[in-house]
Amino acid sequence: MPGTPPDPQTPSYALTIASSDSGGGAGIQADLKTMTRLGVYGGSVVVAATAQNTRGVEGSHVLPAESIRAQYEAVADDFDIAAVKLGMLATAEAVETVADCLADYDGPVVLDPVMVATSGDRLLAEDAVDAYDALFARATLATPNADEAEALTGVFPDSPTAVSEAADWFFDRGADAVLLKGGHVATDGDTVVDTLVTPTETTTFVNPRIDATATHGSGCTLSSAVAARLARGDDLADAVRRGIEFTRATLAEPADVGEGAGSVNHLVGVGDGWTPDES
Ligand SMILES: Cc1ncc(COP(=O)(O)O)c(N)n1
Repeated sequence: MPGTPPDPQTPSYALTIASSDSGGGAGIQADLKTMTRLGVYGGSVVVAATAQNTRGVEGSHVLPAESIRAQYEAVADDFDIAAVKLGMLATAEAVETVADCLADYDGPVVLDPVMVATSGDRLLAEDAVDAYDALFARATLATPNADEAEALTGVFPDSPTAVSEAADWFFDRGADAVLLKGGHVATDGDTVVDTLVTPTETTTFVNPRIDATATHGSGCTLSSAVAARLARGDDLADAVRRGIEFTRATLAEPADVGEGAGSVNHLVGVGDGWTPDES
């Protein structure tokens, strides 16, 4: 039940299909930490193992399609998957394999179209972008940042008209909703505007901008937080609101780990008794 703390004995189960960030700030590690903080039991299908830290990506090894499929089948055979989050899928073959795996899954899917890391390293092969069409058709929510939205749709979503044009591109491909994130969009005031668009409704989330340099992992955290809250039964707008709140908390108190720009901090509030919003 949304609004009530989860019972640790009977948690909802959410699945991340994404890639490993050896440094722990982004990717599957961020997803599982986020799901845990939001009271959901998280499982994972590893698509690629990146050699990565707070400075950048040093290498990436993509698992064979049969291994991706075997992981998914092992999980789907045993658990009641209440929501799926999709992150870095690396190659066209992996994207197609994941789309195929999800053909029989009819629960919510949050799709973070990860293309380029905060460090500037490319995480998705150029030729994989077209393969994404099969996944957008399965997405309950796509969560592009402004640069990803522009790379996909050709429109930089920095005005209400541009947001609605970019959103239409996702609807044309079968997505149910899109969250156009405003962190990469310069605004006049010190605000960030994230816009949730469905074919019938537009909801804006306006928050003070957090002057953070440690943003590595923020996109993974937001999309997995939304998936976790959907797994717990939130409606989409509530899941997005709570996902943004948790992500903002992890950005506000970055972890002092690594020599690079740093990462969002999934431990935020641990020790102070703070828990992510249950209201
Ligand atoms: C395995 C993996 N998945 C996703 C990201 C994107 O995260 P960010 O853009 O915050 O660096 C990443 N760097 N690594």
